[in-house]
Amino acid sequence: MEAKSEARESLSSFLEKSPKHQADFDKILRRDVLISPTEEQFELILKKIKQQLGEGRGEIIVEIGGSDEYSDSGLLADELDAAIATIQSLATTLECSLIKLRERKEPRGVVVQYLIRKILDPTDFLEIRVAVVGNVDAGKSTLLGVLTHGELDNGRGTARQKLFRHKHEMETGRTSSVGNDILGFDKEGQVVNKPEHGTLDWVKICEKSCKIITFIDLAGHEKYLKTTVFGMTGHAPDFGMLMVGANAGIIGMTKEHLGLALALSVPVFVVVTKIDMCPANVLQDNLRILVRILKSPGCRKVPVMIKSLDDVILSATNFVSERLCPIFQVSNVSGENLQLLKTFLNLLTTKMEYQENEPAEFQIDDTYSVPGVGTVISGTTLKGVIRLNDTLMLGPDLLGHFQPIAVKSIHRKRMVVKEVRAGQTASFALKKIKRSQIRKGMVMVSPVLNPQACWEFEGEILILHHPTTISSRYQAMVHCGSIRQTASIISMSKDCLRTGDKALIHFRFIKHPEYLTPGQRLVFREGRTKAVGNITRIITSSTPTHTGNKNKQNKQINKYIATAQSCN
Ligand SMILES: Nc1nc2c(ncn2[C@@H]2O[C@H](COP(=O)(O)OP(=O)(O)OP(=O)(O)O)[C@@H](O)[C@H]2O)c(=O)[nH]1
Repeated sequence: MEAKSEARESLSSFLEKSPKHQADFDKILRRDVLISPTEEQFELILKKIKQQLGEGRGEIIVEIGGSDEYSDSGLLADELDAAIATIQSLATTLECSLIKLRERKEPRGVVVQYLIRKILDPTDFLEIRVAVVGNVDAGKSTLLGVLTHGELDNGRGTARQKLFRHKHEMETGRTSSVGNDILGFDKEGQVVNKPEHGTLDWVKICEKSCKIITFIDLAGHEKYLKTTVFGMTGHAPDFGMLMVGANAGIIGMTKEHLGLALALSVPVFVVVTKIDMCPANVLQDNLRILVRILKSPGCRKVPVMIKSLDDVILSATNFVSERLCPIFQVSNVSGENLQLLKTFLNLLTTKMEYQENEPAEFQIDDTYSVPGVGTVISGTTLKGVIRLNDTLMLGPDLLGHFQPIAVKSIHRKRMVVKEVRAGQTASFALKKIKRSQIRKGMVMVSPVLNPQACWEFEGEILILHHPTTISSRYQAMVHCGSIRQTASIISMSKDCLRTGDKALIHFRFIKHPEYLTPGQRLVFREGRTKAVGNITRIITSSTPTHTGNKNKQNKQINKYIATAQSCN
């Protein structure tokens, strides 16, 4: 009880202190305007909603009936009918669906919140990527099984089994990306996943969905931390879902995963599972520790316990702020609070800004060799639009070269499409190229960018942790987008660096050049050493000064040339 009131207090005080991100908009939608707008007002509201829909990537939450003066807030019954008719008409004009989220009584009358969601072509859907992190045994596979297959668990792994069986089938599929599960929502916000004989048909889910949540499984054992870091940088998640077992609490990799999400500025929400089997005092103790960690100076989060639909809507609407951290307490066995989590997922909108009007950029995070199709690559479209038969520049290869390549077919979540836009993941079938010629970390970009590979770059780096001091010639793994390669420090703006230090560092890759762009986020890590930062400058003119094993590099390059020649 205490924890609940404390959480509520922190949410309301947080919302009061933070600038209301919809302030301007609320003024336009103030109490009276929607009741009988003039033509001019209608057009203005229409324009404003359209603009907000663009920023919210196709959906926004609006409130009608509110007023600056609390005592004057709320609509009377007939006013409400008129305002609903106006908002419905606005939604129809903009080809959007209108979903009522909640209604509340205010002194004068009723205030209602709606979700306005763009109705897309059956082959299109909004896409949100959620990275699932947390320690082993936190109930991650079970939760994903329950969410995506719609059946509760028995506490002994039945839901997890469904997911595994499905995954096994997925892995033999055409353009599967291992470790991904999808949850589709229709225009009414209802889950569309309907397993047939235990299997999910992704194409059907895509066709019926207005919005798809892709879960990227990254949780797990310490030995897979490299994969977790790769997933967090390479799969461009919009959000992180941190899983915590109610009885185990914050153990093992939980803090490490939370730290990684923080370092990469990925907003996090927490799901505490197994509340059905956890004694109340243990749950309270573990929640207290969780809240303490989230509020600590290292995290600076505002934890919010989600107990009602109101909490869900308030936190989803304000989740654009990285500081808010909603906490769900669920049971995969009894189903308690799972509906709140589903509603929250349905309302999530990304804060990332994707530029569709810029030249195309696609980062490759996996490659496949599909019988009858050939080489298939998967990844994320970071900028622009990529259409069928477009010719893009693929590279850099081990020599730093890019080659033109035509896109022969495009899949989104295994559905055949004609184009993909910034922010969307996709797979492409490529012609006349062997899988061995492509590696994770390569890109496909528009020829107008005239892409250049670089051996060296400069980054502004913050050392999160290092047991002693870092100096020049230190080597560690650089994770940047889907790039994962060891780089060594050539020079630094300080002589040596300790935990907490910030510096401008000049790096050089040790194996081959990569394609980087200024502003990209990077993680630099090795063992217990962790650093994060941004790329500030690309140094393209430099030729490599090999520091690694020269023979090995030459062998790799020769092998690459031989493969390339055998393909031509
Ligand atoms: N009683 C109860 N058991 C649960 C709940 N969630 C998961 N379990 C059980 O906990 C066990 C571990 O769950 P998993 O889903 O395998 O945990 P995980 O985090 O995916 O573990 P890894 O896949 O090894 O990383 C299974 O036997 C589940 O049946 C829950 O909410 N209540």
